[in-house]
Amino acid sequence: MIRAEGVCKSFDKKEVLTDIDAVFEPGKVNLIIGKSGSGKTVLLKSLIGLHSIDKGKIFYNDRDITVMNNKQIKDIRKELGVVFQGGALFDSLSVLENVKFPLNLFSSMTEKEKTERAIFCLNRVNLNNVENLYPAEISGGMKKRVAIARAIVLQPKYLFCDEPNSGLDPLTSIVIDNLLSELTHEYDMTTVINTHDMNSVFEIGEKVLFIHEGHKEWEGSNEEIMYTNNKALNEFLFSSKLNRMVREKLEKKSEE
Ligand SMILES: Nc1ncnc2c1ncn2[C@@H]1O[C@H](COP(=O)(O)OP(=O)(O)OP(=O)(O)O)[C@@H](O)[C@H]1O
Repeated sequence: MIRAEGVCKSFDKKEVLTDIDAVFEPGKVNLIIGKSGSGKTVLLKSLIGLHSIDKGKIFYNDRDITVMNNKQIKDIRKELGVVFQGGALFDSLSVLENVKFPLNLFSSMTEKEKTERAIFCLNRVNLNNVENLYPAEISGGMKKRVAIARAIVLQPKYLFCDEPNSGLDPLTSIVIDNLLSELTHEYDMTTVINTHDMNSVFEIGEKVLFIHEGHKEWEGSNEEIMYTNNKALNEFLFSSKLNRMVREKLEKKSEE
């Protein structure tokens, strides 16, 4: 379990996160949602220790990463898999070398073992025979899968994804969402995903945290979200005509 307590973060005296308390549940897909600029990426980066926070605590079970030294942070990083916004693959490395990268940094495996593990992870995300290609030679959806394969290569306990669906068509987005959900349950990871994709909320959001203007406005499950009375959340969720229609249909059904 990951627990944020009273997390505050400012840049140049502008507060971007205000007093965030949140629990990210083990073995579940936890989503952080909110408008562009609401603070989702800053929160995610704070959770993984890429931003130092001004106030508050961040616990991984009983370990507070805000008081850790560099060596302790490095140790905990071995337990984290991260899919950065856009995938962040190394363009000059092949798909195989990209996936092997964390193994080179953190494992004592032989070259043969690293290659086998990387190919196993590529196959797990349904990528076969692409290991010798370069990122420029594969599609956006495939790049996301390579980034996911790289994130799981060290068998992490915690998986973080920043906008994994950005730039993907709706069908490919659903495939990526389902893959992340399957991996979460298969490997019993605590998964935290930043998104403003409403499909993801309804498809895979077991726990949802809504950030509004830097503070926690709402949290709950994706079933509860359909019936929320929270004004800011409603404006965010049901800004599209399609989502409003779905909600109206569901309301009618529950009245029948
Ligand atoms: N390194 C930084 N220096 C200064 N300000 C920053 C920095 N990183 C983020 N911010 C500011 O923090 C606020 C929240 O940004 P953040 O990237 O977390 O938003 P977001 O919710 O992830 O948005 P999006 O959905 O568009 O990615 C924004 O006002 C942004 O300009």
